[in-house]
Amino acid sequence: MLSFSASLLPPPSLYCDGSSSDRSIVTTSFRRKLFCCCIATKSDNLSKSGGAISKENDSDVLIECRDVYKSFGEKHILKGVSFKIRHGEAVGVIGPSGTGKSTILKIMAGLLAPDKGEVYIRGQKRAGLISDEEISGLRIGLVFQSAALFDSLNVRENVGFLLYESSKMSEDHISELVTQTLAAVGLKGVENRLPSELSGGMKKRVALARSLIFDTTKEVIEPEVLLYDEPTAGLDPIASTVVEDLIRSVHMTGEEDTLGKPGKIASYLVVTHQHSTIQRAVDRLLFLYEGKIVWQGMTYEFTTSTNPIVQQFATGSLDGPIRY
Ligand SMILES: Nc1ncnc2c1ncn2[C@@H]1O[C@H](COP(=O)(O)OP(=O)(O)OP(=O)(O)O)[C@@H](O)[C@H]1O
Repeated sequence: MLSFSASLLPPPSLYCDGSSSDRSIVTTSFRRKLFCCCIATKSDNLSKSGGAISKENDSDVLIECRDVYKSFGEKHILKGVSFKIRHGEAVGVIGPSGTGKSTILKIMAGLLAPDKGEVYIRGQKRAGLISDEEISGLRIGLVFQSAALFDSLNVRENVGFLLYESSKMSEDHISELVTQTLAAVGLKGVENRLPSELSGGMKKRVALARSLIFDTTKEVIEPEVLLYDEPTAGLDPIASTVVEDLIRSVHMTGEEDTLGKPGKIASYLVVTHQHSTIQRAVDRLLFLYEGKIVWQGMTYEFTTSTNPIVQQFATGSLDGPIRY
């Protein structure tokens, strides 16, 4: 069974090159295709040694990419990418520009099909793009780098879009929730503004608010995996900290989030270049380089790794195996 959720709001950028978008772009069928359902919980059990994962079985693996390849014309971007995301994980994807980090997120979200290799959602192979036959048991949301707001809708309508469209909540209730959620991302009094009246950083925070809002009238809040594409790029250091803490706060850790509700995100992946985000928002890192995961480890191992690729990236040195 599929449902559509705010965290994977219609990505006009994906289909319309990020240009002007409109509610009409979001067809019903597209909406139906964007989300799948809920997750059974299991505790995480990461080994602290060398970032290796010590597991007896894979029952808590939510998403697995197995030997994924993707090319765009002559550009061979992904050349056998394999990794697993387990329930409860907060994972960062790092690597030089243009190595395919956003591409792998889109493949995981089911918005782009791999040329070769498989994506498994809770152990079941996904066939091509996300579809109505999608395996139930997991909702995957993608928060786009470009914010991907509807240009013709104001901030309130953008953030509450799905609730206005599909929930039984009253308009007043939605409006109140939108205001609370905007406040949680540090935005006040912008509900009536159009996206064109916001700075780039504000747009990012509106997009984040849209990914965090959920229907409070539902008895069961469906947990999900959120994929964030450079959520702090272009933000000032303090706004970055706000966003990093928000990402942490909605993680399903049993504690209350900034809205005073338990976090509902079972696991998340963050593509980032920012050191603060690496240090503050994630526990484990995947390093993507030349089409493959060349290193993975815990965040605390990143700066002490002896891997020359990681060392060069961590220090920003011009000397090393990474060439521009
Ligand atoms: N739809 C597409 N058509 C053609 N080329 C594409 C497409 N999407 C991505 N690419 C190319 O694939 C490469 C990887 O892009 P991607 O955005 O995944 O990299 P990235 O690692 O996220 O980069 P950055 O860190 O700079 O955001 C780039 O060379 C990009 O131009």
